[in-house]
Amino acid sequence: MDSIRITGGKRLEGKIPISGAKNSALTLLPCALLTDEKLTLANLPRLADVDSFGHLLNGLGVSTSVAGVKKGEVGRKMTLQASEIASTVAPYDMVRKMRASILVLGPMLARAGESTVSLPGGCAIGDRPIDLHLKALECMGAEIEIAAGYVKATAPKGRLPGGDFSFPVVSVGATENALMAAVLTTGRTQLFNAAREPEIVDLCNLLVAMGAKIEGIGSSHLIIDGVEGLHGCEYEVMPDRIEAGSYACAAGITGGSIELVGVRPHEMLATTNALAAAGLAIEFTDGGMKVTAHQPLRPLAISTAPYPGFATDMQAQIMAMLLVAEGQSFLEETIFENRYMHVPELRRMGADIEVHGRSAIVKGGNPLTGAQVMATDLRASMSLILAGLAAEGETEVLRVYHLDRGYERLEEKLSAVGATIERVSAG
Ligand SMILES: CC(=O)N[C@H]1[C@@H](OP(=O)(O)OP(=O)(O)OC[C@H]2O[C@@H](n3ccc(=O)[nH]c3=O)[C@H](O)[C@@H]2O)O[C@H](CO)[C@@H](O)[C@@H]1O
Ligand SMILES: C=C(OP(=O)(O)O)C(=O)O
Repeated sequence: MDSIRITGGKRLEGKIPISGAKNSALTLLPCALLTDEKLTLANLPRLADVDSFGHLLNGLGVSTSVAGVKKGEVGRKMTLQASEIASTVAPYDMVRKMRASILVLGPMLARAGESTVSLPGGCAIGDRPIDLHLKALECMGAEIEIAAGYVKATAPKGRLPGGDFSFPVVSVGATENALMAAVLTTGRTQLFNAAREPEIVDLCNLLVAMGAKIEGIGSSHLIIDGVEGLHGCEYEVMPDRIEAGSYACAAGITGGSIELVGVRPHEMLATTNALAAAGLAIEFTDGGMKVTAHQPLRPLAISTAPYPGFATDMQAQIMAMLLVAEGQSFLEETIFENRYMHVPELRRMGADIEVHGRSAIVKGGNPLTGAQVMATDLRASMSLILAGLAAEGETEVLRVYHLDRGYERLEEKLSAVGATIERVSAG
């Protein structure tokens, strides 16, 4: 297995191009199932999860082709076409590799009248049930059966009638599945307390470009009037606000200055507010946003929350950055019950962090020293990369496949701003 080796202590300075958003790509790709026409997605990030999603869709009968990227263009352009749905089953082998596979449930049900998807189960950051995905589909008229580790959803009359659902807890994935099922119903669906993440807005914008009727985009009350059919289109994936926030933390932890090119600052205000409160200077530029750190940083008190709150996907990275703040920071993780798996590894690098249930106290200022470390999930891995950038000596981050799920060309982007970082191939 590959690892990443970093020699810490370099101040980072320069520009980092921000890739297309993983979490947007993973909900735009299954939209190909909603039409027999061609869907072309531009600015797709080169990530393991995007490749896995392509393979999952291929197994369902969707053809995919990737166009060569022209000079100066970033991201990939993929054309997908589901002329027919060849299989309505998403097998365990695909779903276990990538939880987001559950996002084929709603669109496949809408298009084919049935959909069978392996239950994803828990993962390193928590239990992650899918009860709300299923309840929302049931309220729209689906019949749900669970057997042998699979969930089967059926539209008894071929197409769902639609219906209203109020989410008791904000869920990004359940909102996405419900939206993708609702656009082809015979009636009206209203979703209350829907997730408002920018990736949901991106999904709505794509669906509207394909001919869907959605009102309330960007709010927690979505009204969807089903249409007879959707058509193909070309659409560009939004920039990755979590990747951008992660590199902003790299500027913070190294006392550096990085311009995040292509980012949309208004989609990551909770992050930029936190960075500014920690003492980083934020400057909006023609290309995106420049963050400059003047150490020592100030400590913070942050609680994760659904959008527009502080993203849980930024918690591990901001924690790493706060290791160089002067004083105690308080973090509270309200979304996932087990999202502090990076803490024991950060401690092995000299960090002083206490965890009490869902809260963590980060005592900044302890010198960090390089070590061999291993993480169990994507953002935890990034927090170790960040700590490695600031640590004295060499850090080796193992299990790079987690990072490859969500950070495109990580070593290349960090080297370009002055980091000493390399991928060590296991051969
Ligand atoms: C591919 C993708 O976009 N992943 C993101 C998505 O994950 P994902 O869509 O899985 O996360 P959710 O928003 O659904 O989860 C939020 C909370 O709701 C709970 N819940 C969710 C569904 C359900 O049926 N029942 C239930 O109880 C979860 O356990 C969690 O506590 O949003 C998360 C929260 O912003 C991010 O961390 C992930 O990066
Ligand atoms: C938790 C994440 O992703 P996923 O939902 O794909 O596991 C993440 O992007 O931090």
